[in-house]
Amino acid sequence: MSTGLSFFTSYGKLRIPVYRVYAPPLEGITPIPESPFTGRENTLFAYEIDVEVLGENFLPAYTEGDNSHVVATDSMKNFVLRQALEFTGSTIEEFLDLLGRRFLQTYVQMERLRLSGRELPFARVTVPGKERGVFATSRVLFNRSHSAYAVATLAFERDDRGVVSLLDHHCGQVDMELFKVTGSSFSRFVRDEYTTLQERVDRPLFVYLDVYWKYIDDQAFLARDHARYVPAEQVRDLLQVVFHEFVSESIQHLVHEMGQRLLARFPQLAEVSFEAQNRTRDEIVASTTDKKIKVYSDPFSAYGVIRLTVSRNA
Ligand SMILES: O=c1[nH]c(=O)c2[nH]c(=O)[nH]c2[nH]1
Repeated sequence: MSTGLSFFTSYGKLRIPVYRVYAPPLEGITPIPESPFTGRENTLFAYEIDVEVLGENFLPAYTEGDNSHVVATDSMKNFVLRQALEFTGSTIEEFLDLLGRRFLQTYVQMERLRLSGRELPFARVTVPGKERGVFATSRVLFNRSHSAYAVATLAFERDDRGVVSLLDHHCGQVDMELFKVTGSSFSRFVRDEYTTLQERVDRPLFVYLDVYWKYIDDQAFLARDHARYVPAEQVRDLLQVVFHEFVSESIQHLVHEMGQRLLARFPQLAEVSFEAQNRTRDEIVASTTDKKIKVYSDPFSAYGVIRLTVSRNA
């Protein structure tokens, strides 16, 4: 029966917390000059996983209340947790790849799937080492840190022959909050009757920053040797180095410089994109004896947003 309506549906389970202890360590990472990161032990591999099932097969559940094809989202949660025990990889992308393939192999009624992972960052706690006065990091105790975290999204489909393929992906590092006290400017912008902002040749630049990347070839992030894998830690460190070194004319200028450096450093990437929020604080008072000593406070609550996508030409 044609109703003259069309539907798009998706359903799934969001934020499934997975705490896998003693996952295989991440090794084989190619070092870069901007970062000391060359791997991680994965003693605590902690992520929140989103499962979203797409496709037409579930429409009768909406239109007729027919659940005969519906995989309960509670079962999806259990499926993810059981797979985490069997997981033999060491990155979130590898875990999502395992989940995507196993879900579509197990449930014929699922046609397409989108899976996302959100890192729950934990840092090793510092404890006294064997020698007096020397400190080391605990191998068993971790402190949950509410800092920047890695994300990844992979989408899969099963074709008519039952072959599962990866349709799309993106990886990212989000919620960075970087404050540079000197060495950024914003001047020579349009001045008209609406302009109240002062020209600032040296401002304290505070940005909230999300960065996302896509690879040219899926094998660069799924190959077990990890030689072409781009760890979020290296991306974070590289962006911090660019911000540290580069005297920008604006956030637009800064994210462009970050994009150039990322694509130069990682030839395996096809595209990088940024979303930066301008969280620069307002200057309230400055010392009369030492000009560099100042106090800042929160600005007007609206904030500027700057987006940039940099893609390689084919
Ligand atoms: O880096 C900036 N870019 C802008 O476009 C802008 N606009 C503004 O008010 N401050 C800033 N800073």
